[in-house]
Amino acid sequence: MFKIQTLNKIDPIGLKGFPLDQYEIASEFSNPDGVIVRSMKMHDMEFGSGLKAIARAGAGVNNIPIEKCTNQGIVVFNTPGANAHAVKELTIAGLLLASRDIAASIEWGKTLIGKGDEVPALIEAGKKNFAGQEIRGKTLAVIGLGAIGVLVANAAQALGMNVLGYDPFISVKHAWKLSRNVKHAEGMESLLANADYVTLQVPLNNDTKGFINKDKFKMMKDGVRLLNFARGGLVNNTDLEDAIASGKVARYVTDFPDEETLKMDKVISIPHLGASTAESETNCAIMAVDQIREFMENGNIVNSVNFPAAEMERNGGARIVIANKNVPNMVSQISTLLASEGYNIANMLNRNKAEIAYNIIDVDRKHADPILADKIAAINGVIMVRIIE
Ligand SMILES: NC(=O)C1=CN([C@@H]2O[C@H](COP(=O)(O)OP(=O)(O)OC[C@H]3O[C@@H](n4cnc5c(N)ncnc54)[C@H](O)[C@@H]3O)[C@@H](O)[C@H]2O)C=CC1
Ligand SMILES: O=C(O)C(=O)COP(=O)(O)O
Repeated sequence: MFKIQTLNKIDPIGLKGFPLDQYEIASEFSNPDGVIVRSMKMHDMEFGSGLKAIARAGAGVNNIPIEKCTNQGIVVFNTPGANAHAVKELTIAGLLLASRDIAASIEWGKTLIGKGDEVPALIEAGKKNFAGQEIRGKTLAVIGLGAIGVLVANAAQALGMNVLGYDPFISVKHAWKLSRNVKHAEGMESLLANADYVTLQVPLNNDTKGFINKDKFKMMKDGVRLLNFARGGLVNNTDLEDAIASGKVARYVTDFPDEETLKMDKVISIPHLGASTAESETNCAIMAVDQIREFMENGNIVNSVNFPAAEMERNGGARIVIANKNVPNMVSQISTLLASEGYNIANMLNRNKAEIAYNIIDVDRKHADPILADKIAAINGVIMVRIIE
């Protein structure tokens, strides 16, 4: 029985993908085999010795201590693209919220409660205070052209915006999906100098923390509208406050409010609703469950952020999966040991990603002795071993 711990509320339709004769699902376990999580911060958690995989039902993995997981042989998955449409739609709503003073005008409307028959006239008299601008014909800079950025760029273009895209690491898959009307920005300076709106669709990591800071604000037009549906930490709050005070930033729409931004003028705050749609929650949960199952039952790895992709058909025999440091001579040590223990390799796959290598080895026997796993684990550089029958 595999024990799967859910750390956030995970969509029940997705969780139904776990056959109950093989999996036990609960929000509390002392030493689970797998974890499914959304945004809960896991950095201070201790991981039990049985933990094999963490699946983030969503895109961003900044709530998971990736390096610690890699060192402990724990495979971390995410579900790329599964919630991208939901975030695209809310980002488009953000463009309109940044343009038409919708949030403040709704709040003002509520102040008229009790004015009786005067309300319609007061509405007509007061609306001049909330006039806005159209997005059509304006220029939008999209920073990050991944699953979400591409959808936002294409949708904004379809709404009549001029769209500039920036992503030095764009994947071929996403480049194919990008509308040919989206212009490629050569660099940050020309991107920001020409944009009326800037939207962030990049992950938060060591390279992007505080990415939007005073230097970037200097490059932007006066009165720019900044959208952040990616992560709060991408923007330096002190520099943002100054940029708002000077009129450089006319509106900041964020899905990630914090104590500081909540107090700022011209900030429109949404409580991290980007992926909170029934469709996205189901998509993410189904994908996370499929990926965890494939790993638990077959050792195959699809959509991991810290391990290489590795998939091999089963041959009906026992399978041994091994993670090791990506250093020379590991495969030969492992295969020598297998031979000396009398195991014949029927099929084998070896993949690596940065510091880690992953092997799937099928032997031509139905069963492998658990002692074998201990012997492989004793090889210097081996991080994780599992026998799957
Ligand atoms: N508001 C919400 O509820 C949600 C927010 N997100 C956030 O949006 C981010 C992006 O999500 P996806 O598009 O699904 O991920 P993705 O991995 O498909 O795309 C991210 C893109 O950013 C690019 N990138 C990375 N560093 C960059 C840099 N320094 N400059 C320009 N581009 C850079 C990558 O090359 C990649 O193409 C997530 O990491 C997450 O933080 C994602 C889903 C929901
Ligand atoms: O997928 C992401 O990166 C998100 O930010 C969505 O977060 P959530 O699953 O809604 O807590």
